[in-house]
Amino acid sequence: MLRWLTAGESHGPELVAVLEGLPAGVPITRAGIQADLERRKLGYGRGARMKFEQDQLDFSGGVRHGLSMGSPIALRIGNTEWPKWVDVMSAEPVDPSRLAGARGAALTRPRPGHADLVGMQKYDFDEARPVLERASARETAARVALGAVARAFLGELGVTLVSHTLSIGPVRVPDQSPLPTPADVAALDADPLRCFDPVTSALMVAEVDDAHDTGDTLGGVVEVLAYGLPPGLGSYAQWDRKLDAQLAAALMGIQAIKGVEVGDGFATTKRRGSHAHDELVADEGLIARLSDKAGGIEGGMSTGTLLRVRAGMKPIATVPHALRTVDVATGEAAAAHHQRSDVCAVPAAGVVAEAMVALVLANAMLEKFGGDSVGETRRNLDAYLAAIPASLRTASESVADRPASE
Ligand SMILES: Cc1cc2nc3c(=O)[nH]c(=O)nc-3n(C[C@H](O)[C@H](O)[C@H](O)COP(=O)(O)O)c2cc1C
Ligand SMILES: C=C(O[C@@H]1CC(C(=O)O)=C[C@@H](OP(=O)(O)O)[C@H]1O)C(=O)O
Repeated sequence: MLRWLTAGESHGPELVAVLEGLPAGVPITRAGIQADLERRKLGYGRGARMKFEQDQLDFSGGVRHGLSMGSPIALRIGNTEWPKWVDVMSAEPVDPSRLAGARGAALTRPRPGHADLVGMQKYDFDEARPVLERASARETAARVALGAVARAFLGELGVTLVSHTLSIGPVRVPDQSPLPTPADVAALDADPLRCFDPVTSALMVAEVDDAHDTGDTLGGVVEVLAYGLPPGLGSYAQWDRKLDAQLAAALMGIQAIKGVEVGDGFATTKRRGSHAHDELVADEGLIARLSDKAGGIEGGMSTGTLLRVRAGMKPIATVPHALRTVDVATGEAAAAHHQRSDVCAVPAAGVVAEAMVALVLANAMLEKFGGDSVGETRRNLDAYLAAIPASLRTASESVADRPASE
């Protein structure tokens, strides 16, 4: 079983992350993880911080000569601006005179939609600084680093992940648009919104510009696809062993994600049963699914076809055209505090969603196939696939997904 934890504040010295339970022999390089951290910083509409943040990565343990050792993987990601925040975020008590500037000012005007107000109530703070420091999505850099490690493990088992943006505010990719494949990752990363449809992407850019110009913010929907999964990850036997339940929890655990769909999700609820499910047909000695509506999960288990999950992100809470709030220092009506923030972070959320899906799938692989070395996991996976009786073998692609020429 995989376990992972992150720690660290947005303006502290660094983020730290630990991943325990990964087999030995997984190829892991600093450059490989750093590349995913770079992808997370991209995306049209992000704020000033992403322009200078270096996300400087270092390993503290678990990797030797480019391979995992089977011991816990520990890593650190520096916060580039730390020298400016040393006093405000000092672990040691500091003289209040050193907090005189704007950075040290008490944040007493909580932002609606952020963690500020409830965090103050819950942890007994009289201002929001200690709340937002950890609530901040800065923490997602640590999860993306762990996700890159999980992705490297999945790669050894033939599984590849892709994410893309389906909508920004009201601008949506047309229904029935082609899905990106692993071959399209570079093109997706080069698109300003990580959108697979260039026409829609241009409309999304215009939407972000308009939100920016009017002092507003945007949310949207991202989709994660996993190619190459075997059937049978997860289980119907208990609620928390269901793969879809684990994926939903992992995606909802990303800051600002407010909805998750598996496959066609809510659209399926509007269909009759005769049009809602993926029918089975005999197909050259295999059983094939005619369509992909379920998103590659039935009964809490992967079907062995394309996994497809979506996450819906609410608009950024730090609205430049500040929302109404109450100054908790005076009890008076006030405008919510605003320093700097993203206008739209949906493309970044897609990269984070990929990381969370990678961690869940890596864990599910280990639960089913075990292994202390990646070679052992691979052998166990191959033996399982070889042992599925010929009468039960399924095609890895639905008939709907096949190129027209076939
Ligand atoms: C990649 C990413 C970047 C984000 N950037 C901001 C931001 O700049 N300003 C902001 O107010 N919220 C931002 N958020 C969302 C907040 O972190 C989130 O709304 C807040 O922690 C409250 O949690 P909740 O929305 O899940 O209730 C971002 C989220 C993600 C995933
Ligand atoms: C730091 C990151 O995102 C931050 C997420 C965030 C929030 O409230 O969630 C607020 C902003 O923080 P800051 O005021 O320091 O710029 C974003 O930049 C990051 O993604 O690495």
